Amino acid sequence: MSVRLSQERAAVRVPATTANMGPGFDSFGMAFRFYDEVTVRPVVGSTHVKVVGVGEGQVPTDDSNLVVRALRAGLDAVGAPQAGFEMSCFNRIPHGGGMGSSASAAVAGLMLARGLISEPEALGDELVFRLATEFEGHPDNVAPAVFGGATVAWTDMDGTPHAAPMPVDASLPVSLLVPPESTRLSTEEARKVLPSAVPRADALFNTARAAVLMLALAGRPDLLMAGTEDRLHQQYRRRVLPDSMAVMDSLRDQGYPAVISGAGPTVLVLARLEQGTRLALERHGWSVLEPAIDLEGAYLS
Ligand SMILES: Nc1ncnc2c1ncn2[C@@H]1O[C@H](COP(=O)(O)OP(=O)(O)O)[C@@H](O)[C@H]1O
Ligand SMILES: N[C@@H](CCOP(=O)(O)O)C(=O)O
Repeated sequence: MSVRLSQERAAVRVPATTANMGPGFDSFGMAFRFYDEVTVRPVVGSTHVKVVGVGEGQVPTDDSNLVVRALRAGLDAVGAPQAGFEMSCFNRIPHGGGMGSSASAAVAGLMLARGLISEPEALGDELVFRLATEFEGHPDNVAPAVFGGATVAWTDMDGTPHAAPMPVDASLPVSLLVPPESTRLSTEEARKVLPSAVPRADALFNTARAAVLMLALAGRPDLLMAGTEDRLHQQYRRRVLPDSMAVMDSLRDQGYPAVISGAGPTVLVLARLEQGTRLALERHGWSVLEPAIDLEGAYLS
């Protein structure tokens, strides 16, 4: 039986995510209760996207919009027919901020495809994870956006992405320090500064630290400082993230487990900041978010 567009409307909320978390470069990720929300209706005629919040007046409002492209890819993947779409996006996740906006946008589109079709089980979480990764390229952000919680993602030699949940103490306090908009940096730019090979000692350093972070997240907060040390990406990114690296260094000197979130420039701290520290950042134009950890992942309502 062929898959039809059977619903008049679908609505999804997709969490912001962090990736890397220090030593888990391109593999560790975590989702936050801080969401983009999108609704869609199939229509006769051309596509129109209304964007409110982040990206308003900036991202495309036609078929070239990332969420619409992902929605169409989802429909194609299950052999469902295409249509025009009236889409409404309420966006909170900063673009180019290191909080996985593009992964969340791809996941939103694919989940909306699931929400519109007659056989939603044809577009299960595993397929959404794989298609969104093909679309966006970063399974470390896509995995927590789809599954929620903390995740580890990896890729087979043939390119097939996989993900599994990591145990996480959901009461772990989180602060996301988002610098002023002028410092936003695309992930593409932040990857250009990475070397193609690293010293063996640094690879060993990160292997142990990533394992330590896994223990820390599962309920050993005493291991968070050691578990958030990294030698594979953050130092190389210093020249494109000077302000974020300075904030990260200063916080680590004060005993906070601070890392660059994703490819930056947002700084992730696995703790709450003291008020004076927080106010000093806000005076310099930074926003401090304190979201809880999301355990559900993308959610169709
Ligand atoms: N909700 C969205 N709707 C449309 N496009 C989006 C959305 N979120 C992200 N994008 C696109 O992805 C780009 C940011 O992706 P990227 O450089 O990977 O940064 P991030 O760290 O935020 O994922 C934006 O400039 C925009 O083109
Ligand atoms: N592992 C990637 C993560 C990119 O995350 P984003 O939120 O900045 O898109 C990297 O470090 O490049």
